[in-house]
Amino acid sequence: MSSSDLSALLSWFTRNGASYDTSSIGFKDFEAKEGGRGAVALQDIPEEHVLFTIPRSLTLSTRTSSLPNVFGMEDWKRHKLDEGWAGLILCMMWERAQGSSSRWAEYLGTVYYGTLRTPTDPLCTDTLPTAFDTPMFWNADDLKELKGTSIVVTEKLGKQDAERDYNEKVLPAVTFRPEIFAAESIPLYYTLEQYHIMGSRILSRSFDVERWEGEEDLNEVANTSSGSAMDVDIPESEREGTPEEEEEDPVDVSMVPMADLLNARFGSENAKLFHEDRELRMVSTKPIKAGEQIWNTYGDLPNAELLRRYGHVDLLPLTEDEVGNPGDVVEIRADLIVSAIAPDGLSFESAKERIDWYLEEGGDDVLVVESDADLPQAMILLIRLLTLPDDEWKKAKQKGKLPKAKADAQALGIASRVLEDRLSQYPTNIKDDEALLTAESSLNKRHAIVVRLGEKRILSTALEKTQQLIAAEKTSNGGNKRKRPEGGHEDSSRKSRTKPRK
Ligand SMILES: C[S@@+](CC[C@H](N)C(=O)[O-])C[C@H]1O[C@@H](n2cnc3c(N)ncnc32)[C@H](O)[C@@H]1O
Repeated sequence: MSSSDLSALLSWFTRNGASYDTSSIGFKDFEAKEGGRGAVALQDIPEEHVLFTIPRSLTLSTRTSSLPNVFGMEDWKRHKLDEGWAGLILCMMWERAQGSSSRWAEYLGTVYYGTLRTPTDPLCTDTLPTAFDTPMFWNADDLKELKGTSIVVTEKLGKQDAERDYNEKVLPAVTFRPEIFAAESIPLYYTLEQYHIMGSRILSRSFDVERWEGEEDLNEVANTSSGSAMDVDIPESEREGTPEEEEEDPVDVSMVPMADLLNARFGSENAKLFHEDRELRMVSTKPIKAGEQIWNTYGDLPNAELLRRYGHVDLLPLTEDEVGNPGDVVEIRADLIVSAIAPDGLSFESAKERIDWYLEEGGDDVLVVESDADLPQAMILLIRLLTLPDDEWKKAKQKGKLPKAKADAQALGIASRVLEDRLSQYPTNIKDDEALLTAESSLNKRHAIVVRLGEKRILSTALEKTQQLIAAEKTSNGGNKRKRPEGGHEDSSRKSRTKPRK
């Protein structure tokens, strides 16, 4: 995709009530590591300058597309198209199939200077991508490289869920109404491949768009999707509502032409999308110098999330000789904690009962170690809960009180095993990865190495810090007076475990 292909889109944009400050914002091809095509400041831009505005009618969502009404709201809901992204994906496929009569023809790449295109036309890449670097599209060999990363460990790829939605919601809806979805158009516009393409466009480019005050509810579709792709500012005052209003999700996952041309980089945001009554406005949040890129970040996400949603990673200097993403985190599943305690005599039944209660009390089944590599309080709490003697556990449950997250020697010892176990989920160690990174030329594999290296560095630092805490704990308890024989104490059952990888 090149910035020179944007003229058709820009002329469609202004013809349809949108506007942009042609003296301040332009588009150019930056280096691939800076996001490729993106927006550039054509002159010095002051803070709070409106770069462009988009009428709400030009955003593409289940509330602006007429498909839900044409289909009939009752049937729409019966096919569960009001849940998740399936409805919006179907709207995008249908709008694409409408050819030049769709309001978004130029945006969806259907029409290029009056010429109609089919979805397989290689030219239809001037605005929205048809190919992605996200793991959703990787082959099995590349996917193996992600083993151990938060993407795989917490099963976030979502390919099977997407295929299930396609087979259980979209295909039945399409075949149910042949007068809307002509049989001959199905192999062209409504295939699983097109479904994945549209889904990935939403994942990497959509915004959560706040519903307008007093706006007519076009299709009455409550969009329950979560995980906005891009950064949008919803003023505090607009978030308030009566408890009944709050029950309904107040945002629509929406495609926002032009706004989705801005790239993102950790800590670099200088523009943000603001809501006005009838339009969205992209406004500078800092002074931007002529020639600088205009960034709209996605919430400074860790590399695992950037790769999963957008197909890229952020690499910034972390120390003198390390680059990485300062927003990286590591996710640890609660069941890893259960298995780390099991050798100390925790029964499956007892663990299950305690975990069920912990989840009922609002505990999370995934624990997050942040980039500061401190042990998460939730991990200590869970360890303490799982190691409570039976009588204390019964009392805690009766009182409805979770134990305090006190990092005592036992909790620290178990936490240290959990970190070792988590590190052993990756097939390579830090040194391997550092060497592989300099030799690897495939983009997917490089991205996978960057993700797992960032996570392993956090885990390794967390392990070091935990071991220092254990040593300090021993000193303060006089535990250092007698040297413990090697393999003694609670680690005896773990002698054969993988050594921490550095
Ligand atoms: C919202 S779009 C931005 C516009 C996009 N560059 C284009 O040409 O249409 C998001 C996509 O841009 C690319 N991108 C954005 N920021 C990036 C960055 N810092 N490094 C590499 N690629 C980036 C990724 O492919 C991502 O999925």
